[in-house]
Amino acid sequence: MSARFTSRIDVAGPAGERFDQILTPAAVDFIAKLDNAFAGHRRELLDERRRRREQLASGERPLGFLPETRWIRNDNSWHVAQPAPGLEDRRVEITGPTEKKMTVNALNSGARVWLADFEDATSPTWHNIIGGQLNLYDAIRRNTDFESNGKRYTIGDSPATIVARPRGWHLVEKHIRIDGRPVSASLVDFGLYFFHNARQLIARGSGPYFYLPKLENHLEARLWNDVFKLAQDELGIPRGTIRATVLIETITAAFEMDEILYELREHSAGLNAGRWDYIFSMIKNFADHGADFVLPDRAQVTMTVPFMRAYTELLVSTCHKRGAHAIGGMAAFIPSKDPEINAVAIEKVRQDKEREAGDGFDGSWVAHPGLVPVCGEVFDKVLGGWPNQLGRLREDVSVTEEDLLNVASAGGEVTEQGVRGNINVALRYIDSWLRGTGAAAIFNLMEDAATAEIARCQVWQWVRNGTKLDDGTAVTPELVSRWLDEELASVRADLGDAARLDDAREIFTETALGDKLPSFLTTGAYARYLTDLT
Ligand SMILES: CC(=O)SCCNC(=O)CCNC(=O)[C@H](O)C(C)(C)COP(=O)(O)OP(=O)(O)OC[C@H]1O[C@@H](n2cnc3c(N)ncnc32)[C@H](O)[C@@H]1OP(=O)(O)O
Ligand SMILES: O=CC(=O)O
Ligand SMILES: [Mg+2]
Repeated sequence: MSARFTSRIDVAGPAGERFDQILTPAAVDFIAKLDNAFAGHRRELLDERRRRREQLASGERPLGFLPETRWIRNDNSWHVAQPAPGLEDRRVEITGPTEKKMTVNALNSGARVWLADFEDATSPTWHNIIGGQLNLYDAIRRNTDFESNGKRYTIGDSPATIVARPRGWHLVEKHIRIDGRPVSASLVDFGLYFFHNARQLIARGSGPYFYLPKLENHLEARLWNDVFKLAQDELGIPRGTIRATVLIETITAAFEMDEILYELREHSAGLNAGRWDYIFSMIKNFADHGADFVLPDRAQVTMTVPFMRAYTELLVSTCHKRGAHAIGGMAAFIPSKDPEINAVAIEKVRQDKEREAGDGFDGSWVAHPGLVPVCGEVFDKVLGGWPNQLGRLREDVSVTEEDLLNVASAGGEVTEQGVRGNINVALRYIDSWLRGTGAAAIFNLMEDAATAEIARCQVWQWVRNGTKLDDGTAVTPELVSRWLDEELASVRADLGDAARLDDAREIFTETALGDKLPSFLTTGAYARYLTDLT
């Protein structure tokens, strides 16, 4: 399909069944309006991100809480909006891509909320993006009733509340262009979902709700708030109808939790502890800061290491002071058909959720319908008859800049198994992503864009720092190259010829072994492999 809907905007993605129902002239026009209003500001904020990263890469001391916004932090009088319909009780939230069957499964899973994901769990092929919008469109209208492999898929009587997660500000959608320039993927995902569904959702007693990923500071939250205001005005929907939960998943945003809530306060639905991107952000930003910032094997960076604990404690206390929900993150363990592995996975998830519930979180994420019961049991116990723990103010919490930056507090070690594991998982995940699946079960763990970023970034950091393994061997480019060849051979033997392992290798080499550490593996890989548009 190649259509020119207005004098400025081109939609150049391949045709798909019923895609024209999503890409209507009015919807595309709406995106053009958002782009017209916000593309310039987005660009400026991305330039600012780049400047900040360069400063950090040159060894500048990491930032802290902002002096100029101290008044926001110290003013106890402001609060965010009351929870919106369907978001009062968020004890279990399931996440997942907007694939057709998974859409029904997530809505029927028993979770209170479904995070319908265009981000970490989605490989942003045109088909996934527009097909995903179509699946949401149908699900919201209850037009979903089909059979697949002998199983009937119908949305039940009490489906989860849908919260859509658009792609982050760093990404573009190359198949929609304005004056030849690709449009922000955030505006495309948000705009199409909001344009088609906001009124329907409101009429059904819910609303247009969003998770906002990978924000780096409160000015990026302000940009989202401005987008919301314009979008609501355009459709004649009262301001404050949209609700957004911001993922705190970058170290810079961790210093601005109050400010982010403040910017979005009339639209805010709280904060979420996006632990995997948060770890990625810690590695990425301090990869050049020497041994004190080197993290151990990925498996050792648990939520109980002091710097991670500090982050979640600060998140709960900040949220509850402002009447905002604090939502926990994703345990990577997923159910297995092997009963022994399954029992271990369920127990690990239980422990993770018990920590979060005990710390005051109002609910948490699961990656699989099979984990809804365990998360539900844990939160049921703590919540009793209450829908949330907003009353637990956690005034006992006091977190300093040093606590958040104390990476060395993680302790642990780097091992051959850890390095090889990262290489192997990154290759497998990138292959899956290139083949259109953005979340995958690999060695009994959920892997997605965030965990893959950790894998390749850790390798870069260890090489850059010549980190010593537990047996004294230094991690060098030569060693990693050798292990890359070996891991590649073993993955190839496993996955066969259909796999895109040569491309995966190239992406890994570029993003884990290059001179510079690229900000994201997905940006370059998207441009080169998921679209043939330049
Ligand atoms: C860092 C972060 O951002 S975390 C959030 C982003 N990541 C995610 O959302 C990951 C979501 N989870 C998933 O994608 C999947 O659970 C995976 C890829 C990890 C595992 O998927 P599978 O290997 O297909 O799991 P499995 O075979 O056990 O699935 C059994 C059934 O549950 C369904 N299912 C599994 N996970 C989900 C989910 N998250 N949502 C809805 N349905 C699901 C499957 O579709 C399948 O349904 P079917 O029987 O109707 O065919
Ligand atoms: O988006 C969630 C994360 O952990 O990353
Ligand atoms: Mg994330």
